[in-house]
Amino acid sequence: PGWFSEISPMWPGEAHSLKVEKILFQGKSDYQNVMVFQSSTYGKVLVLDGVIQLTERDECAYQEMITHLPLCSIPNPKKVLVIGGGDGGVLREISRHSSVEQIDMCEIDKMVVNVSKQYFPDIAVGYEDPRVNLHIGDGVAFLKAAPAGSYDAIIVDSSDPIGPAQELFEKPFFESVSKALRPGGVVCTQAESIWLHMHIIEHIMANCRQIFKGSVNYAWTTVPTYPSGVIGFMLCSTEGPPVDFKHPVNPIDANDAYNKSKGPLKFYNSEIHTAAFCLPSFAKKVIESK
Ligand SMILES: NCCCN[C@H]1CC[C@H](NCCCN)CC1
Repeated sequence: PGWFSEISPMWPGEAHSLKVEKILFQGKSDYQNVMVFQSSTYGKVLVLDGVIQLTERDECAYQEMITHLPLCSIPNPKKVLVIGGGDGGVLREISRHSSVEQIDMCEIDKMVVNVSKQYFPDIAVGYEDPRVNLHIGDGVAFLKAAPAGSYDAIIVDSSDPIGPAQELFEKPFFESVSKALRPGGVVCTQAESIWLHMHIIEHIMANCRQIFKGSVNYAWTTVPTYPSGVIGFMLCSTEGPPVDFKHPVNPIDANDAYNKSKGPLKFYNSEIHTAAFCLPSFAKKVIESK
């Protein structure tokens, strides 16, 4: 009864609101406030420190794009690491790739994992995959400890720079990601909104161009319940076999057996993969010059 408004200093002067039917969970973990509510028109909603993380209605756009943009860009992903992503949605999407043999995940907040399993079973289904190894801890420390060249792909499914995920947007973290990737390995990170955060994106691009000697690209998608209705991704590859992010070499077949167990892809396809890298001029000017 009433409305939830997503008010934050990260997007001053604006706030997306959702009509609330019922609050289902409220708690405080060691890291953040955790809330789940039933909305009137977007299904259940997960909120961390007052920021919408996902809704049942549109999470497919974010989870499918952040996962398949990197994994469909390399021929045979085997070892994948997820930093963050405690809701399990990225795991659900990775498990559609039959070439993958090992999925490591490092999520700092156990409460997010437990709450997702309880209230979002169709998202937390990702945890049921036997290839998943869950580590509860700080992704920065996990990557520092990872042997060089451990992974074909790393997905950084983080919240925003204000809060526990702050370090995941800084240079030392990107350096540890680069070291943990094999030559020609790929990383995909949550990279904010071109409408709200061009300066953050500019700063991340500059850092990534210094660190990742393969290619550095920015892609974006539409997520109605994120502020400004869009969210972006930084896609980088390390020096080695060249990666052409804009043309998927490893297309995902929406009909193969793996996909049936996870339900169909609702958002991602090879055309939208390529289109995701097309940018409006104001963003292109900044991103492609950095
Ligand atoms: N697996 C879903 C995790 C969601 N990650 C983030 C949650 C916060 C959201 N703020 C958007 C801020 C404006 N760009 C970005 C995605």
